[in-house]
Amino acid sequence: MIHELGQQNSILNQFIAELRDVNVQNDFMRFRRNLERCGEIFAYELSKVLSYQTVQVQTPLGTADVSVPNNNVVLATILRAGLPLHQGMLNYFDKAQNAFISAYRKYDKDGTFRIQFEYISCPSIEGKTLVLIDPMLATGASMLLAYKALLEHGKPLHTHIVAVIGSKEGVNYMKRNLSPSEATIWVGAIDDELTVKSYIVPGLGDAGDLAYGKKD
Ligand SMILES: O=P(O)(O)OC[C@H]1O[C@H](OP(=O)(O)OP(=O)(O)O)[C@H](O)[C@@H]1O
Ligand SMILES: O=c1cc[nH]c(=O)[nH]1
Ligand SMILES: [Mg+2]
Repeated sequence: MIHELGQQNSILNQFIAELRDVNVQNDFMRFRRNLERCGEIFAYELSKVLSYQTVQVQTPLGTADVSVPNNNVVLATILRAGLPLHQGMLNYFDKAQNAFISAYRKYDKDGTFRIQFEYISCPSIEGKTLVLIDPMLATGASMLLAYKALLEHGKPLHTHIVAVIGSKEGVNYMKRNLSPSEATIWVGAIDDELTVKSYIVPGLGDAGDLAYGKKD
């Protein structure tokens, strides 16, 4: 199952437009805040498919029956670029547990790269709702590697993959490797192409560098 949220008109598309725009994206603080705002919208949309229970809330004047989500949510993020998007989702899923994965593209001299995995900090995800967050789904290699590392910490009830921009290739890669009963994919937009260096076109450039500055 895949939800491409940008297909519907909403304010999300304004935030994605600003993330992509070369005349706006150089403002680091705005870039991070726009990722965070996207995270808030993804959290709101995703909340609609969680399971709910009715609770009674005591007000000063009586008792209200309110239907609230009752899932145990674990928000998992791939460093670095995932951090602002993660924070946006955590603003709404404020009771969620959190996992962090260090995985980045390590380039060789010939321009080829492999995904370097170094660190994971993760609670048990057994029977929980896992949300795996990264703004960019290019080849899908980082996302799948992170997902496999997370599975060492239990079998989730269901996994939600969240990316602001996916490529066709990356989305298809995830679909090939994860069944619909296992995972739901949420993306803001799906772009057609990858460059020879596997950057998404038109994409937005390097999300980690735009959020936190260029690496050495
Ligand atoms: O789908 P893939 O082909 O694996 O590419 C996507 C990955 O690339 C980016 O991270 P990057 O390696 O640039 O690390 P950074 O966030 O530290 O910049 C992005 O945030 C994803 O994690
Ligand atoms: O287009 C891309 C691909 C990978 N990582 C990014 O930050 N951007
Ligand atoms: Mg990067």
